[in-house]
Amino acid sequence: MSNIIASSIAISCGYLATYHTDNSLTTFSYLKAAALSILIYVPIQFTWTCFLWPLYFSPLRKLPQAPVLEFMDTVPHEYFFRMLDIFNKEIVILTDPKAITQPFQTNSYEYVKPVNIKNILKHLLGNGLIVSDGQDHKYQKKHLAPVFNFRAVKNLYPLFWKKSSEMVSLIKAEIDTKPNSSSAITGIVNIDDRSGRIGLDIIGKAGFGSDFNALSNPHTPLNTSYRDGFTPDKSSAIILLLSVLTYPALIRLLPIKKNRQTREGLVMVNNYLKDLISQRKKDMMMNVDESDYLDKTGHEDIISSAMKTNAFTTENLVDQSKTLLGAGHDTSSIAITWAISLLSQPKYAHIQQRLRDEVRANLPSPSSGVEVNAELLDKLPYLDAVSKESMRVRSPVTRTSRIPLHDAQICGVTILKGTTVQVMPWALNKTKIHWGDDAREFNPERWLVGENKANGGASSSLAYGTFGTGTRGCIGKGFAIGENKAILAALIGSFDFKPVGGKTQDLEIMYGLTVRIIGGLPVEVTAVDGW
Ligand code: HEM
Repeated sequence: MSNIIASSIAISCGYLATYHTDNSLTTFSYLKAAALSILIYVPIQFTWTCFLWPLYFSPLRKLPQAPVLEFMDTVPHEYFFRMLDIFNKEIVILTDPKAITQPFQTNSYEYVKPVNIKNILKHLLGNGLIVSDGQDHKYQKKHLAPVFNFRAVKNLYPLFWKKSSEMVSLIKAEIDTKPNSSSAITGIVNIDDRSGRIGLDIIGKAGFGSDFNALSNPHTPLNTSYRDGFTPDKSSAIILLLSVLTYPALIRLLPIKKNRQTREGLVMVNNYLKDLISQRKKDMMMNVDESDYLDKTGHEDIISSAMKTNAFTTENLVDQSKTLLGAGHDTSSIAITWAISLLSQPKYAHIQQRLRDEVRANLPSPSSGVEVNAELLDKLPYLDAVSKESMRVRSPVTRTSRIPLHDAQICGVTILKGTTVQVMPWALNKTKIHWGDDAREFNPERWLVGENKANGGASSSLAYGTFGTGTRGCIGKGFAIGENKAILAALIGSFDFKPVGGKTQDLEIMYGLTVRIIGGLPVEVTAVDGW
């Protein structure tokens, strides 16, 4: 509505001013009037959106308000509070399970993702599960959910272990610069780089049956283009901010190196996936009589299983593959980086040691070549607790946003159509009200003892926002947990991790759609013998 009023005022003023100054109305006068209207519209709309609406007119202005996340624990509130984001954009932060239920579970299809975020993601990932809405999303989820079922995910565990073992031997070779020396083998490794590479290999192989070989060969054109184009860096944060505030299509045109890299990465990945999927589809059609074609050919990946349902076109399978890459690569890799950043801190050395003891007592060493399956990996309680706890205190995803399509009621408060409501896992997972006084501490024990240990001590599972919830919650949650546990077990069983120089460094953090450490995470790695 404000747009219509502001444009009406601007157009009237623009045309009246032109009418009074120009004696005869020519094409030039009309162009001048249009330009004047735009010049008048921008400040009116800006003043209304950034000042008048949030400060004087919004019905939500009386809600408790917090300028930064730290205030989640200190501002008294019930269910939610209001935050004024950049340019005073009003955001309702949901902090209570009752409030989260409505937009994310009960009425989830009455809410959509913010249009600019959706446009950014659509450009990168196509119209896959993350981007689609309404009936389209229902259809996609219905046909993809069985592909991610319990059994299918458990079957992927040996792959997770195989790749983790490869990562261990690469790191060993890298730090072993003095093979004949009797002293412990130690070196400095940027774990963020290695976790990015294993993340890509695992999602490529499990997602669409194609090994990127990023661990062993990071410099192939496909790996370089993908990682340069899609791994967020400082300029991605600025591009994201400008895109959210203005028009993503316009920002993509800016002559910035990251824009060029993303364009190149996108072309490379699109062509690669199109060829891969078309070829596999053609092959399948030619063997149409063989109902067990996928089993016979050994294609057990997610996209091949989705292909088997006949529910998706080739184009949509390409989009789903890009979605798996986008959703499953960065998040999983960041989770490993953050887990190592926590475990390597001297104050958590006892947690690292206890985890190592459990892993070594129950699993074969990666160098033995013995397969590790779900049955083996899932029976280690401390590993499970460390994995959940690291993804609680360092949730890879910062925020999940929704916008109601119509005026909505959440816990008795009217949320006007178009208002952004958000769950911020990065903060929600650490609120004292849900997690107790040690909410910000890394304490895996909370998942092992106490009445609500299944929820890490929280009274509701919704206090753990890491994987979202409801119809649009993470379809890859089981996959991500299995992958996380396999990599952590192989790494911690094999190496001791310490901060470089022995002292925990201050980290420079970048908050985009995910939370990354700028410059990665160099750590001191020492091979631990005897496994
Ligand atoms: C630690 C790793 C991961 C984290 C923290 C994570 C987190 C999330 C979150 C918070 C959402 C919900 C977003 C929203 O509500 O707007 C989500 C959705 C999604 N995730 Fe994950 N994810 C992870 C790994 C994965 C993996 C490995 C895959 C695929 C193999 C995956 C595929 C997806 C997809 C397709 C969606 C969209 C679901 C829908 O809209 O129906 N994720 N993820």
